[in-house]
Amino acid sequence: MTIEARSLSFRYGDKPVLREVSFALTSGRFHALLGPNGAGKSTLFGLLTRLLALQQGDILLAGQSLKKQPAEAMRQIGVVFQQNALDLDLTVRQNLQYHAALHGLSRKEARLRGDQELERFNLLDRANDAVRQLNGGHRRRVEIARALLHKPSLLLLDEPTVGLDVASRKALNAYVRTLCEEDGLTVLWATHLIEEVRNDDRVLILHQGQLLADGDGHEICEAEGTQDLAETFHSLTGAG
Ligand SMILES: Nc1ncnc2c1ncn2[C@@H]1O[C@H](COP(=O)(O)OP(=O)(O)OP(=O)(O)O)[C@@H](O)[C@H]1O
Repeated sequence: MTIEARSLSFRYGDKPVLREVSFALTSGRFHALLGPNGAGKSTLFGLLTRLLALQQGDILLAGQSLKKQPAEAMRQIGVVFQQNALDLDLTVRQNLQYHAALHGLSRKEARLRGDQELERFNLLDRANDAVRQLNGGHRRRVEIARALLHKPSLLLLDEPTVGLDVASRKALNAYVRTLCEEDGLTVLWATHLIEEVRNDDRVLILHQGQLLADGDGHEICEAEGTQDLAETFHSLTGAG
């Protein structure tokens, strides 16, 4: 499934935060939403997930406007927010089951899907541990497993590697890429870290609420006349 933003603008009070942002994601691809702190990435995620109400412009999910409340299409989305949203005192399995119940899965299905995802994430042996006992990288993996329980076709991740060490960041990034390759998942990965983005990714560069570039990484570099994405990011935003 794909998601499309059409001329999205958003302001907090009189402060404009997104300006005429338009893009359409390609089904089954890894998309990097790259922007310095304060660029408007989380606000964009808020709109895509309906946490924030649309002000100007529209978002289309599988071709249907969010204004029409397409519940079926919304169910195709999995989300991992920037802040940890697990209950630290519950076990890994309890966290997953609770979330699965919210998505309407039966107890039996919830257990089955939860264990399938934990196995895929190499965490089945931690199922009965309290989340508090897990390190940051493992907690993030549980959050992604949780976001995938209801088998969404679109996964949105807002700076999912915040607070992780370099090795865990790399592992998580690589893992999510395999989900695109193997499951055909469409991914939107927001980050301010250029090292999480590859030249052959579809890259959307957001700066001060404006989409300054949108295309394959190498195409963007060619258009900007730069050597690599780090240089492009720096020349467009001053960051990096
Ligand atoms: N609830 C709010 N009220 C007022 N201003 C806000 C609010 N939330 C965010 N902002 C401002 O909107 C701008 C964009 O913030 P946003 O969090 O969307 O950016 P971001 O790219 O996700 O950055 P970060 O990675 O630092 O979260 C920033 O200037 C921020 O201070």
